[in-house]
Amino acid sequence: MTTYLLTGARLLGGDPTDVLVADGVVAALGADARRAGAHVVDAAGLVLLPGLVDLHTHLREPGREDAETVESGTRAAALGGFTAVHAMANTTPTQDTAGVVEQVWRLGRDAGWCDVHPVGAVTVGLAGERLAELSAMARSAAGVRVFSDDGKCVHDPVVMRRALEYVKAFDGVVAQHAQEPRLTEGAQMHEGVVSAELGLTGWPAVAEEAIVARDVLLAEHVGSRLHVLHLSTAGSVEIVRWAKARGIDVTAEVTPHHLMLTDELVRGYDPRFKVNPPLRTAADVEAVRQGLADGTIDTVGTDHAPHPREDKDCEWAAAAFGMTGLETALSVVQATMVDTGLLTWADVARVMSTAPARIGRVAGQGRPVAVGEPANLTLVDPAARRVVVPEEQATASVNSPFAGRELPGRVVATFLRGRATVLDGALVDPAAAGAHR
Ligand SMILES: NC(=O)N[C@@H](CC(=O)O)C(=O)O
Ligand SMILES: [Zn+2]
Ligand SMILES: [Zn+2]
Repeated sequence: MTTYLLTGARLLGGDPTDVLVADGVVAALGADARRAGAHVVDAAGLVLLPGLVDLHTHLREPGREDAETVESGTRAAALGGFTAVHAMANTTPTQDTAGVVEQVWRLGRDAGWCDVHPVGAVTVGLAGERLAELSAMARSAAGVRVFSDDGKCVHDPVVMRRALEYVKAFDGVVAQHAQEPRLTEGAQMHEGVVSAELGLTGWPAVAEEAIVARDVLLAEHVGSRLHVLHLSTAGSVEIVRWAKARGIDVTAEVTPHHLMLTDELVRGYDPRFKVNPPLRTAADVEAVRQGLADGTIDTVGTDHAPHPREDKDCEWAAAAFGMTGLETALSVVQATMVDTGLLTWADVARVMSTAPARIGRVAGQGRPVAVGEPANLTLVDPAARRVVVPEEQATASVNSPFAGRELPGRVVATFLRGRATVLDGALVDPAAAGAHR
C-alpha cells in the first residue's frame, strides 16, 4: 500500500503539521512524519478532518438502480469526503431482513469507496405494522445498529414503543422520520405564507413537532436511544433542547439543505426544491443553525435522495420528494456554519464525523487524528470555490438543489484506512490502489 506524506495540513483547522499515512493508520505527526519514499501531498492551507460519516444516505440498490447504485452512490460519498455512509432501508425489496442488509453491506465492501452500513427497517416493508427481524439484522454480517422506516414515519405509538424497547438488547437506535401522516395528507410543501399564496397543500411544523415530542417522551419512558432524522423546524429544536436538558437519550440531525434553503424557492415550482420534510422559513433556518451551533443538534446528515429524471422533470405535484447531497454537504456546512463563524473546523469534525460514528456505533470511524488511529481522513481546501454542476457529479442522479450555485470549499483527498479513494479532487480506482476486496 502506498505511503502518503501530507505536508503542512491544518489539523482540524489548527496549525500546519505533517502527517504520515502508512499501513492503514496515521503513522506519525509533525517532525517524525518526514519519510523518504512517501507519496507527498502538498496540504499547505488545507484542513485535515477525520473521514466524514453520514447517518442518512439513500443508495437505492436494490430496486432503483436507475436512480443510484451502491457503486455510484459511494463514489459520490468518497468525492464528498465521506469514509462511511449509512444506507437507508427504503429499497426494493426493503432492507428488512438479514439477507437484504447483508447484500447491501457486501456490495459496499466490494465497491471499496467507503464503508457502507445498511440501516435496518423498523417494520416489515416499512408498512408500520409488524416489527422487522431487528435482532437478526443486528447479528448479521452487516452488524446493523441503526433502524429506520425513513421515508415513512413509525406513526403507531405502540409499534414505536416496541421498537425502542427491542433495540436496547443490541445497543441499537431508532431513527425516526417525524411526519404525522394524517396532518400531512397530500402535503406538497411547508404550510405557511408561501403555501397559502401558491395554493399548495401544506405540511405544518406541528406535524413534525408532534412526533418529535411524542418520541422523546417514549424514549424517556422506556429508557432507550432515539435519533431524530432531518429535523427542520424551530419548534423541533426547542423540543430536543428540552429533552436533552431533562436527560433523555435523544440525538438529532439536520440536513445541509435545511441549513441553507427556504420555502421561498418553491415559488418557481422547480421540483428540485421538493423534499421531505419540506424547506421551511428563514426563521427555521436560523433556529436549526443555532441548534447545530449550541449542540442541541448533534449531526449533519445528508439525506442524499437521488431520483431519476422522469420522477423530477415533471410538474411540482407529480414530482418525487428528495434531493442529492453527498457531493455538496461539506461545502454547504462551510458556507452556512464555518464561514458565518457559528462552527469551527473542529466542530465540523464533531458534527460530520465523531457524532454520527458514535450514534451509529461505527468502530474505527470518527476517531481523533492521532498516531495509531485508522487513517480515515478528509483533506479540504476551504479557499476553493466552485459552481455546482450536477451532470459532472458521480451520483447517478441530477436532482441537486444547489445546481448553478457557487459554493466554497473542495474535497482534495479522502483516505479510507490509509488508501486514497480521492486524490487531487478525483477518484482513485480501488483496484489500482490494491484494495483488499
Ligand atoms: N427526503 C426525501 O424527500 N425523500 C427520501 C425519503 C426521506 O428521507 O424521507 C427518499 O427516499 O427519496
Ligand atoms: Zn425522511
Ligand atoms: Zn431520507
